Amino acid sequence: MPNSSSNSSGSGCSHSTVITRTVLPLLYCLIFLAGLALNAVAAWLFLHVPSKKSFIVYLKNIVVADLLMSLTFPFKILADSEIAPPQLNAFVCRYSAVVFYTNMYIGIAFFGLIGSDRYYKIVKPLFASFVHTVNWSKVVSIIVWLLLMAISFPNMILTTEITKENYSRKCIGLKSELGRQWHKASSYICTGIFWVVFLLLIIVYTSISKKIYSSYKRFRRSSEATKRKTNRNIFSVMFVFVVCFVPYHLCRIPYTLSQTSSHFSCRARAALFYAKEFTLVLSAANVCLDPIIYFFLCAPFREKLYQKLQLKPKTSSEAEISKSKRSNTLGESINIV
Ligand SMILES: Nc1ncnc2c1ncn2[C@@H]1O[C@H](COP(=O)(O)OP(=O)(O)O)[C@@H](O)[C@H]1O
Repeated sequence: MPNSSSNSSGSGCSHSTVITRTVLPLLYCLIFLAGLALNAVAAWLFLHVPSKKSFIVYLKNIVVADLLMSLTFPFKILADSEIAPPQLNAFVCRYSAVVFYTNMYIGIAFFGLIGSDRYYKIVKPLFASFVHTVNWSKVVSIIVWLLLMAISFPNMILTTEITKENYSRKCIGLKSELGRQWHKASSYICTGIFWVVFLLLIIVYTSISKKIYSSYKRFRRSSEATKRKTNRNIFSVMFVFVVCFVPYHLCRIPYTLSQTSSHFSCRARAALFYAKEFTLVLSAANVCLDPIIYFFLCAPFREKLYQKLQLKPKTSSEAEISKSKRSNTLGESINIV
């Protein structure tokens, strides 16, 4: 059980248990192996997919972010399982955890961009302008990386209170006063980014599915297979968001408050710590689910995979989608919503 002794800053309130030392590291091991393999394959396939459309540029950025995020897992595994010397905790707090969070929010931001790209292409095609050019999406991608790196970087450089006696498991104890303030601000900003993107995706995908249904009805081209595919594609993005990210973001603000305020008992701190650690595993599992989204949402990706596996798209609905993809934007939307 967690150690319940605590001082006002909570630094004496240790939460190291068999769960944090074995269960969580084991889960991260599984996610690391699966995530690295799936994303390495996805990256290799995307190398063969030309960046002809904005959403492909955005998907490629998500693959890079997921790969970088996966590479931070071994450090967390070694530090949490207490296999490595305690100095590794300081490295995790200062560098690898920050890289983890930065890439998580980069991925989230790109899902938001894909949603709005699809919205303007399908629901407001007359608005289509330079916003949809590949060059513009490359500029936006660079801005997203720079912006999130700017938010996160101070969390690295302000983790300055690392001493021999202070290889604390809790990262907040390794920060300067300004570092604590920045940690709080960056947590709030990133949580805000998540909820804005989540809300945006709900609005965008509701509009897209309405538009697709009404258009197919109007042109009498509706088929059960098409509706199923549209539902599945929208559902897969929202499913990933709800399962992977919503739980973590529900407890991030209270957890950050427990890190930075002295008004929490050790028990409350421990409860919020476990809630944050378990929900963070779900967020980490996102690196395994994203490749499934690429498969569902990106027809060129799927075609490349079939080609490499020397398989032919087997269902008639696949052929139907390919046909409609060539003929109109709505067809495209079925594949990539
Ligand atoms: N949204 C974020 N963006 C960038 N860095 C973050 C974010 N949230 C936390 N961090 C940084 O990641 C490290 C680990 O944070 P956290 O998980 O809150 O600590 P702990 O492991 O002690 O619970 C800290 O250096 C923190 O400042």
